[in-house]
Amino acid sequence: MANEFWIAGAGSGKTHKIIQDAIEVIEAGGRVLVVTYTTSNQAELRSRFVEVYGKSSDDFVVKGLFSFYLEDLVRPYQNVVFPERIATTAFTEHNPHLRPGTKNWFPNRGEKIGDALNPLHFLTSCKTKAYTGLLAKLATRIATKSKNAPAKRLKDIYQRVFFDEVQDLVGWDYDVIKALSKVMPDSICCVGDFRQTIYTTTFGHKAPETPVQKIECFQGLKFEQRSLPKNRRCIQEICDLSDTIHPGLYQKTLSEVENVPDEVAHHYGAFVIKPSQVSDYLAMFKPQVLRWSSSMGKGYLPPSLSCHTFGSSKGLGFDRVLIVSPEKHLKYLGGDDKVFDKDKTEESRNKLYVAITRARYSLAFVVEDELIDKMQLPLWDGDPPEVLRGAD
Ligand SMILES: Nc1ncnc2c1ncn2[C@@H]1O[C@H](COP(=O)(O)OP(=O)(O)OP(=O)(O)O)[C@@H](O)[C@H]1O
Repeated sequence: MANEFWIAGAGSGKTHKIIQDAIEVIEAGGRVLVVTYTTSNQAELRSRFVEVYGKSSDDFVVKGLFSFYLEDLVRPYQNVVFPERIATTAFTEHNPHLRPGTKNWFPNRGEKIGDALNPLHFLTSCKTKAYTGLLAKLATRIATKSKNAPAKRLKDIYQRVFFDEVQDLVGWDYDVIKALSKVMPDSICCVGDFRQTIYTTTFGHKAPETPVQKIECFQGLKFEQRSLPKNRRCIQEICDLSDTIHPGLYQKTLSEVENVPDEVAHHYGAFVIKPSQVSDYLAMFKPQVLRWSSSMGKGYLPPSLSCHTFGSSKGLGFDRVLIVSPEKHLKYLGGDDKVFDKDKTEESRNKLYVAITRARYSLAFVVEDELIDKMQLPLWDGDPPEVLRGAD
């Protein structure tokens, strides 16, 4: 079996596949590593594993991308480049070598000093913390200087390595995958969905950056491309709404969910509600609230309510979802298909897709009164369903 690259839509069973494959490897006496970017997805993978396997296992190892780079690819062989132990990472959203707001570099931050690597390029001034945005580059340099020793070590420890949310990887991350795949030609599985690209692991513009470049990269590395054709989480009505977010780019999503369970059948589909209806809606249906940012919805959401941001909801699924979106998203849903045209990245569009596809059976958007008439989704009628009236 060659290395694999699974690219499939939301709810299609990518996590399910990782868990099933992992259990197969573990039951045959092997060990599995799953690398993923977000902490919420790390927690989801661990809990889904326990749900299916019945218990946790030391042979099912889940790591964040930067911990993986540091612990498995950098630290074990770091002495080929830097003698002092790299203790931890320093998170870098932007290039740490540029003077803020300019394109000018601080002095002495170039990659090399003569033939040697410059610690100040990869590490903070104390030389014990590695910049996260340059960890993949450092791992690549260490792989070259150590004759790919980290990949060989990894192969000895793990029979199968999964990279989940592979859409978020860019640039040097792919050099890492290239180095690993030279030593592990049949035990790497990369899984992702380009419609859910909402993060990027580093700054800069090193290729591959676009979905097309990334697919070409996997093809160049001879990964076998696979897909999962159906959505197994969301009912068809929610799949149809999710399909409107990237018009013309993907095939129609078909739902594999045939029945709405009795306990939620009194309310399903996609709706809009007014801010004044939020408290009744929360009381009646107990949806999981997803909001663009943690500062949104404060005027009508109870302060103690546990909410996810769109970003932290990635990888998760809920029977019912209530979405607090920025006006831009609501305008899009109201038929203004130009709202994303000037965006420099796909983040906003993709976050809307992620939020919609978390819902299994019902979702509702909170829409301010002045926009509500423009919405194409039905306004929730506010009536308690029969089944809930009976419970009063
Ligand atoms: N082969 C399968 N058989 C039965 N149930 C499945 C199968 N694949 C997925 N499911 C169920 O469908 C739902 C969605 O699957 P999963 O979470 O694995 O999708 P995903 O592709 O990882 O989603 P996302 O990218 O949106 O996070 C889950 O409830 C899962 O248990």
